[in-house]
Amino acid sequence: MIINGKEIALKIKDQLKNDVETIRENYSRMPKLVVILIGDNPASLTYVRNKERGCDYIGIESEIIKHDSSFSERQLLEEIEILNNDETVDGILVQLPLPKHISEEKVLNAIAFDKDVDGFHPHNVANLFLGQNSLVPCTPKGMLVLLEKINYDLDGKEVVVVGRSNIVGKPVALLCLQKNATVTIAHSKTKDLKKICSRADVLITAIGKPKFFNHEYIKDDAIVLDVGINRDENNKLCGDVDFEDVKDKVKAITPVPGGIGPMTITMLMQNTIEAFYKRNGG
Ligand SMILES: Nc1nc2c(c(=O)[nH]1)N[C@@H](CN(C=O)c1ccc(C(=O)N[C@@H](CCC(=O)O)C(=O)O)cc1)CN2
Ligand SMILES: [Mg+2]
Repeated sequence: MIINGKEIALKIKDQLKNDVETIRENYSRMPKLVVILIGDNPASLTYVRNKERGCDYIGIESEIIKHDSSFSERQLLEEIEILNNDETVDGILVQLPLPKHISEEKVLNAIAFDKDVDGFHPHNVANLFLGQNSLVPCTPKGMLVLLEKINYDLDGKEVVVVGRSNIVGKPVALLCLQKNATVTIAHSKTKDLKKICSRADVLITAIGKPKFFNHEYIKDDAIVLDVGINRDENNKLCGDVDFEDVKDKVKAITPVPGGIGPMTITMLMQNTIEAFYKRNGG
């Protein structure tokens, strides 16, 4: 089975549209997301545009703030402070990656945790770690929702996550653990990766290497969630998994494009609505 993330994301967006309609009827203002983009990374520009489109579709107010790459760290921190104090703003997102002269850590720590719709602030990270209610990073959250939509129960399953980033690998591992999976986090220093991956009921790949994982890494009837977004030898988008080589072997797999990616944007919309309700006592 190919997991159609685009279609599932669209269905969820339609539900969120209804939620926003209810907000319109009951509140004096609408949820609002502010996205800050520094520099002109073409991929980031696309993602930010898609976030704006997602907001328009659902009925969330959005503001995209663009600065050229000379914008300083201090200016950015001041801008975030203003947005933190702006009562009409529910979600603040700084698009990553940032230019080298700006500290990602300082910037993410500066965002008010209750407006941190990316779930990257230490307060939200700690809550996720402790299994307490928090704003959860969008890509990991999207993966868990996809598993739910295909009625896959993680209880007692063996999950292998390849990649240990703060925005994907670590949080998705914690979410799977919360669902009673047995979780392994593998990474670039892991020995015998093939052997470890081959025992996974659910393999999550987030290493950014085009078509790295072929059938030798994958158990029959595994579920494969491919987070990689790469270009292949023909400059075509592809994941970390060699899709053609494994698709007949697996129980289910997310394609690239059209798998995890569209869920990331939809979960951002969901987090913005969640932040709105939390901030308005809903
Ligand atoms: N502040 C953040 N920065 C970044 C995040 C994030 O969650 N928060 N994640 C990524 C980029 N990202 C969203 O920001 C993102 C990446 C990819 C997709 C997506 O829909 N991809 C498509 C294919 C890509 C394409 O067409 O070019 C797909 O998989 O179908 C959405 C969002 C890093 N930065
Ligand atoms: Mg993400």
